[in-house]
This record gives sequence, C-alpha cells and structure tokens, in this order.
Amino acid sequence: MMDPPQKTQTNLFDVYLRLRPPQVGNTNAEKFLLVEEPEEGDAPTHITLNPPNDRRRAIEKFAFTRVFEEDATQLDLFQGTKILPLVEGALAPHGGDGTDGLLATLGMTGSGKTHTMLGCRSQRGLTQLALDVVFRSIQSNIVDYESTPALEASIRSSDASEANIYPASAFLESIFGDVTAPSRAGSRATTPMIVGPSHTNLTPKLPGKFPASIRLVCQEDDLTRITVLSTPPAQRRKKKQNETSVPQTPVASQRSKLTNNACSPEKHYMAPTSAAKSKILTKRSCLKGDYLPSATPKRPLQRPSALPQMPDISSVRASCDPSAEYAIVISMYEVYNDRIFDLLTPPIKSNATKEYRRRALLFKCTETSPDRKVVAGLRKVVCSTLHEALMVLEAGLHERRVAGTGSNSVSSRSHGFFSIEIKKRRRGRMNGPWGTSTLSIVDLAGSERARDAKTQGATLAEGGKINESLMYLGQCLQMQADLNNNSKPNLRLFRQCKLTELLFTNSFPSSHSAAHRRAPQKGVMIVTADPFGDFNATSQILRYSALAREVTVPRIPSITSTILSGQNTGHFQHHEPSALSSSPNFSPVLQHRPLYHPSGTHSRTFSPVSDTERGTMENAALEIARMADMIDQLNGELARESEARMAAEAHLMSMEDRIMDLEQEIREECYADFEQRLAMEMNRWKASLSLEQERGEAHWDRKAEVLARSVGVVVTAPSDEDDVENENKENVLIENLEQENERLRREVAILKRELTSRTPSKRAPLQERGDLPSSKGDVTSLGGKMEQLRVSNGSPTKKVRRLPPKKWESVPADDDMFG
Ligand SMILES: Nc1ncnc2c1ncn2[C@@H]1O[C@H](COP(=O)(O)OP(=O)(O)OP(=O)(O)O)[C@@H](O)[C@H]1O
Repeated sequence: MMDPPQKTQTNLFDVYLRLRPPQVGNTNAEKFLLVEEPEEGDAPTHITLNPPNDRRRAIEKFAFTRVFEEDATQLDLFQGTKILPLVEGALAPHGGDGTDGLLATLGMTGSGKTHTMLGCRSQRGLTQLALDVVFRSIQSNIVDYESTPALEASIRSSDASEANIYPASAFLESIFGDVTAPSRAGSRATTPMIVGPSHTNLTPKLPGKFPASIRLVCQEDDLTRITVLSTPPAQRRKKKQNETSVPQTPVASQRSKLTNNACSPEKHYMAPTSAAKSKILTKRSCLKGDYLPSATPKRPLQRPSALPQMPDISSVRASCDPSAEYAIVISMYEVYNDRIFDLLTPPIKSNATKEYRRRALLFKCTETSPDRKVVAGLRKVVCSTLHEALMVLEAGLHERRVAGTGSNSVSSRSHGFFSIEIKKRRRGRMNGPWGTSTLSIVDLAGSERARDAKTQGATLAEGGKINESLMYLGQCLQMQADLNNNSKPNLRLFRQCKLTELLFTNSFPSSHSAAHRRAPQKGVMIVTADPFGDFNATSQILRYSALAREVTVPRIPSITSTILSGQNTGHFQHHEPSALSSSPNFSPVLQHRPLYHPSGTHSRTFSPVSDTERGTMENAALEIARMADMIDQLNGELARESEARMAAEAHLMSMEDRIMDLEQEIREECYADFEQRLAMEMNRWKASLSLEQERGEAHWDRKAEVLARSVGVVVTAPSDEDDVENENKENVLIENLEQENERLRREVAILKRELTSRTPSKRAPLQERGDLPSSKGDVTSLGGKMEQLRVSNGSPTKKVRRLPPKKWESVPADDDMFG
C-alpha cells in the first residue's frame, strides 16, 4: 500500500477530499472512484481511480490528508478539517500577531463546493460555522463598536487597504432597507431564505419618508451621509439587543423553528426566494445564450427572516488572547474574468451610459502596506455580533455572479472570497494600533466542460476563463512537490492570474520587511468530487491537488505477441479486469493486464498459419498499433487545442469587456471634464456680469453726482456707514430743491413779464415787494436749509462744502438785479 501523505513544513495546504452523494437520476452511472479501506481506527486517506470503459488506461491512486465519504456531514467536515486551528492561529491566543488562514474548495462544477462552504436551506456551511466559532471564542473580548466612538477612527487608521469602513448597522440598513437599490439578477444567496407571508412584515420599518440608500449615494461614498440616513442610535441599540438573541440554544432554536413553521405555511417555506427566482430567470436566459447584463433593474433585498442553526457547535471554542481586545471586520469580493469586484459595494450608475456597473479593484501594495499586496478600495463592515456578520454575508452573496448551466442549476461564475479580518490590540489601549490577521474563505468556481455544461455566449466565455484560472491554480499546486524538494518557489507562477495571486502571494514570507516578518498563511483545501461524475475532469483535478499520486500502468500485450503467444500455446486466458483492480492483493507496482477478449469465452484454439500470412498479420498489427497511437496523440492534441481555443475566446471576451470599461471610463472622464469646464465658464460669466453691474451702478452714481452738482450740492462719496435712510432723505431734498428751483424760475419769468408790461415809475425793486422772496435771500435761505439738514443728519462722514459764491450771489445787496 502507498505510504500515508507526509505533512511537510513547505506544504501550502492540507488537502482534504470530500465525495458528494450521487445526484438524483445518476444512479446508473459507473462509480470510478473507490475509497481505500483505512487501517483499524484510522480515517481514510487514499482513493483509487478506475477508468470506466477503457481498460488500457492507467489506474491511479491518490493520497489526501483525509477523505470524507459520501455520507459525511457538514459537522464532520468542520471537525475533521483543520478549521479550528486555523481560527486559533488567527486569534493568536499566546500574544503577538496572528497567522493568516485560507480555507478554499476546489472541484468540478456541481461537485458540492458551495454546499460545503455555504451550506443549504437546513444546514450551515463551513463559512457560517467558522464565523460562529470566531464570535463565540472572543465574545468576552470583543469591543462594542456602538459604545466606543474612537473605535472607528482607530480601525480606519490601522487599515492598509484604502478601504471604506462602515459599522454593520448602517451598512445593513442601507442594503436591506432600500427598495430602490439595483441588484444583479444572477446572484447567489447562501442559505435560501424562508419566505414568510406578506403580513409577516419582513421589510423593516425605516425612519423618514423614504430611506435613502448608499446604493444611490455611493458615488460620494460618504460615511457621514450614510450614518445620517440610517436609524437613530437609540433605535439601533434596541435592534441590536434583539439581534443578540441569535445564535440560539438548541432548545430555543427548536422552539423558534416551531414558531416559524406555525406562522409560515409550508408553501411559503418552499416558495422560491427573490434570489432563487432571479436565478431561475438567469438560468433560462443563459441557456438561451443571452448576454446577462451586470446589473438589472432595481429590486429590493429582503432581510432573511431566519437562517439555519444546524449543525450546532455551541460547545466549540477556540482559545483567544485574554489580554487582548478584538474587532471583526468583514469584506467580500469576487474574481470574475480575472478581475476583482467588491461584493459589498453596489454598482454605480454611469453618468454617461446610464448603466449600473462595478469598478474593478486592484491587488497591490499600498502606501501603508509596502511589503504586502492587498485588495485596495474595498468596502469593509465592522460586525459586533454573529448575526450582523451573517447578514453581511447574505448581502454579499446576493451580488455574486451565478448562472444555470447544464451541469449545475446554480453554478458560481466567479471565485468568491469572504474575508474575516480579526483585529487585535492590547486591552485598555484606547487609541492603540490594531494588528490584523485574515481568515479568507474561498468558494472557487468549478471547472466545466462546455459540452456538458451546454453553455453559450457569455457563460461559455466565463467557463473558459474559469478553466484557465484553475489551470494556473493546478500548476501552482503541483509546485508543492518542488517546494518539498527544498527548491525555491517560482513566484512567477503565482502571478499568472488574479486568482493565484490572491491565493498564494501571502503564502511566503515577504522579502521586503526583514524587520517584521509575518508567518506565511496556513491553508486548508477541500477538494470536492463526484464519484459518478466526469472521469476525465475529476482525475485531472485530483492529479494536481492530491498530496501524493501513484500510477499503475496496465501492460496491454500487442496483438502480434498475443497471436504469437496464442500460436505458441494454442490458447490464452481471459481475466476480468475488475477482479484485478478490486483484488486485495492489488499492488501499486506495474501490473500486467492480459488482453480482454470481447467474445467472453475463456479459451480459444488457433490453427497454425503460414509464414506469409504470419508476416502480413504482423505488419497489419504493427500498422494498427501505430494508427492507434496516432489517434491517441491526435485526440490529445485536439483536447489541448479546444482548451486553448476556449481560453482564447475567454480572453477575447474579457478584452472586449475591458475595452468597454475603458471606453466608459473615458466617456465618464470627458463628461466630468466637460462639467468642470462648464462650471468654470459659468463662474467666469457670473463674475463679468457682476462687474458690469458694478460699472453700471458707478455710472449712475456719477450721473446722480452731476445732477446734484447742477442743483448746487456736492455730495462726497458715501462711506460704508451711510445708511439707506440718509440717501433717501438726500434724494427727497434734491427733488424738493429741483421743484423749488423750477417754481422760482417760473415766478421770475412771470415777474419779468409783469415788469416789462408796467410803466417805469411803477417798477419798484423786487425786495420791496413783501409777497415775493428775493432771489438772493431765497438762495441763501435754501443754502441754510441744506446746511441744517446736513448737520441734523449727524453723519460724521458726510461733509457739506460751502461753494464759492455764484454769480448772482456776488451782486451787491442793494443792487437791484432788474434795476
Ligand atoms: N454533500 C452534499 N450533500 C448534499 N447535497 C449536495 C452535496 N454536495 C452537493 N450537493 C448538491 O448538489 C448541487 C450542486 O452543488 P454546488 O452548487 O455546491 O456545486 P458547486 O461545486 O458549487 O458547483 P459550481 O462550481 O457550478 O458552483 C446543490 O444542489 C447541492 O445542494
């Protein structure tokens, strides 16, 4: 028997194999994967692959850290894989920095990756169980986000990924409380939700007339705005108190199940959720080969009314550091067509094209993280309870791309990353920095054969891209063997695509920071396989993921030698190959397998042949063997070429996609530029308009001054302190003066006419006439009046200049102007 797999220091992953139960309607298929009996008391670790219907192919044997058979439960997986040590490593119970952990699933489409990671309607997956154990383990050391105002700033300052950090309450209200938010049709909800009757009030009552949403204001991405739009703190606290009732004890959970069943009739429980309906729609459209837009018309997200509680792990806890306080920050993203998209940031409506689109994010070194690459610009949510974290998970899964294919009705079309950041600092250091270790849970998209998946158009191209990234992943995993030989890792291999970069970049100690070396991440890989599924695809995955492999090559005697041996002996024996493979004496050393005879008879006698016939038969046999080899070669080449064509098609599609994005970005930039210029021109126009107005006013002021001068009054430029009342008074005075002046002119004219019509003896000096004011006295009294008025104004800034005497004033008093 093959040696058990040795755990070495350099292994990137512990690799587990999980076999899925047979699919409904697939019971007649031949089982090609057999689990080897372990030694007494041990868990199985080896499997044998028997190629179905092809007796010439090698029998392969693979070794894993452990094999989980078809009847293994979610709890078996949780307990049997090293998830607890992974969580403990991240919590760093003995002080210092934690170790990053990576838990990933790999397998053919439909082999049960998502089932393992995210569970189903009644069972939780490893993601929910990992979250549960994290929150359970730190429950007395977790900081309360709501009651620690400085927490937000300290978490933000310790984040090296240029992230937008939100409190869970604000984030969840914006996602689940918004009925206008856009959402993608092809989304995947983890745990299909229980849909209650309409009166069960699933949609939360939100404050205000209509809840504005971060989905609509996300262009600004402004936390303060979101906080303003969300529920008041008192209401939030009350809601949180209710939420802390989850998780329940088994008894309580049982009771709540009963209550749920009582209020939600069976048909509601089984009714498809909004996510499921959209999946069905997507499935239909994808099978027709339609192009699936990245964002569909607006659709509200319903809060799940209940989440599965089983399996129960209330007794499981990982140790944590008692002298530390912890905060949990959740983020989610997907790798789709080799680009990274945030699952918690809703798509943004483009100003130019009016379409909802997501911006691809970069995996890069940032200013505050020069030695470690991080996904920059993610939206991260600080969660204080398990319930909050589960709801964030639900929200993210609604955005994940899925489609119905011929192989899986809800097939993941992207590699999904769920990231739990465990922030840790010494207790009581209010403004102290946070250390971070990350637990990444990855649900990879499954490899698929276009023929079986029956994909077309965009879904076909997605498949090509998925296969391409998994091929690179396979190459990286195969490198584990090289690492065991103590050779240096070929880091270039990891940079072939985004997926391998994300999975492996932090698996090796950073070469930059010699001072502060982080321990390389620990990895757990769960390979899922269907023992009744596609032999070729499954064997390919097992070949690159298994920890050890052994091949037994059956030797097929050539026709010639068979004939010859037949001639020599006169007959040959037929053995059932299955009897050989299942024999307990089966040894991994090279086996000789006698030719299978199709007639089914156990022996046959041949008559002697002539030398010529013998020569012809030998030649024919050689030719047949050569042609069979050629056919094999050509088949291999054809398969490679088909894969390459699919990869090229996928590449083309993604390039087209990229060009579209680029075009859109340019459009948006042009639009923004145009808006900016327009605003500048508007400002310039407004400035020149106000200048023009000022000029006009100054012009009218000058005119008024000239007018005032014409009536004998010079008004100095009004100072800032002059009030409007004074100006009004002045205007009234000027008007009065003008009127009076006019009246006097008229009277003078009348008098002149009177005088000329009188006899000279009657012409008395004007001042002697008591009924008429003398013109000099009149002017003098007017000047006096003006002066009085100015003085009574009391304005210190206004000065009345006494004008030099005018011509008519310089006339001697006794001179009669008319005399
Ligand atoms: N161990 C299991 N027990 C019960 N049902 C299972 C198991 N594994 C898978 N299934 C069922 O098989 C179907 C396909 O599984 P799943 O969606 O998890 O496949 P997948 O590997 O994630 O596929 P893809 O890569 O296309 O997303 C689901 O309906 C799931 O419930």
